[in-house]
Amino acid sequence: MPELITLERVSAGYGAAVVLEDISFALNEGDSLALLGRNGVGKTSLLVTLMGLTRLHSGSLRWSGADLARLPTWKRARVGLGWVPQERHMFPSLTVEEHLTVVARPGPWNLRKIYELFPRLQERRQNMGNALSGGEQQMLAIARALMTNPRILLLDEPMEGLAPIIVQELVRVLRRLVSEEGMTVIVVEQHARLALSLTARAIVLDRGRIVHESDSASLLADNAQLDRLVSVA
Ligand SMILES: Nc1ncnc2c1ncn2[C@@H]1O[C@H](COP(=O)(O)OP(=O)(O)OP(=O)(O)O)[C@@H](O)[C@H]1O
Repeated sequence: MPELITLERVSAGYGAAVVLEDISFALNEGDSLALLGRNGVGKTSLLVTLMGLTRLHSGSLRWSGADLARLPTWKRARVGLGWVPQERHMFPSLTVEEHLTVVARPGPWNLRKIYELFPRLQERRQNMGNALSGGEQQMLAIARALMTNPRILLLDEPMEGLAPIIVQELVRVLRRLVSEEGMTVIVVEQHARLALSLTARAIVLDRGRIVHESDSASLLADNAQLDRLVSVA
C-alpha cells in the first residue's frame, strides 16, 4: 500500500523566492511527526505547501499514491488534509456549535465525540466565535478540523501564546489523538520538547532544508543535539 503522504525532493516558495529546498519524507497512516526548527526556517511554509498555498518549484507531492500537487486547496481539504492554521480564523458571527456543524463531514468525529474531547466547548457551545479566550479558540480550531474527519491533521504552533493550564489541556487532547485515536499528525511547535513528547518521529529544518531526521524519543534524550538544532542562542 502507498504511504498516506509522500514528499519527494520538494522545492517550494512564494513567487520566484524558494524557501523550501529538497524536502523528502513520507508518512503512513497513524504516524506522528514533530516539525521543528528556529523562527523563519520554513515550518509554516511546509504545512502551507501541503495545502497548496505556495508555488511548487520542483519535486512531487503524493497522497495515497496520487498526485496531490494537481489539487486546489479546497480539494486537499476534501480528500482529508485537516489544517489548523496559526491564526485560527474564527468567525465572529457564528456560535461555537455553528463553527463545528458547518464543516461537518461523515466519519467517526461528530459533535458528541468532539464535546467529549473538549468539555469546555460544550459549555461554550452557544458563545460567539469572538467571545472566546485564546485557548478556547485554539480548541475550536482543532475541533473544527476534526469535524471534517481528516486523514491527517496539520497543526501549526497549537500552543503558541497560551497559558500553561491551557497548554496542559491541549497536550492531553493531542496525546489522546495520537496514542488512542491513531490520528496521523504533523505538529509544528516552538516548544520542541513538548512536540517531541507527543510524536514518534521528528524532522528539523534549517533555512528551508531538512538538517535532522530521527525518532522523537532519541532527539528528546539528546539535550546537546536538541539545543544545537533548535535553541535560539
Ligand atoms: N507569504 C509569504 N511571502 C513571502 N515570503 C514568505 C511568506 N511567508 C513566509 N515567507 C518567508 O519564508 C521563510 C520561511 O517562513 P516560515 O513562516 O515558513 O517559517 P517558520 O519556520 O514557520 O517560522 P515561524 O516559526 O516564525 O513561524 C521566511 O524567510 C519568510 O520570510
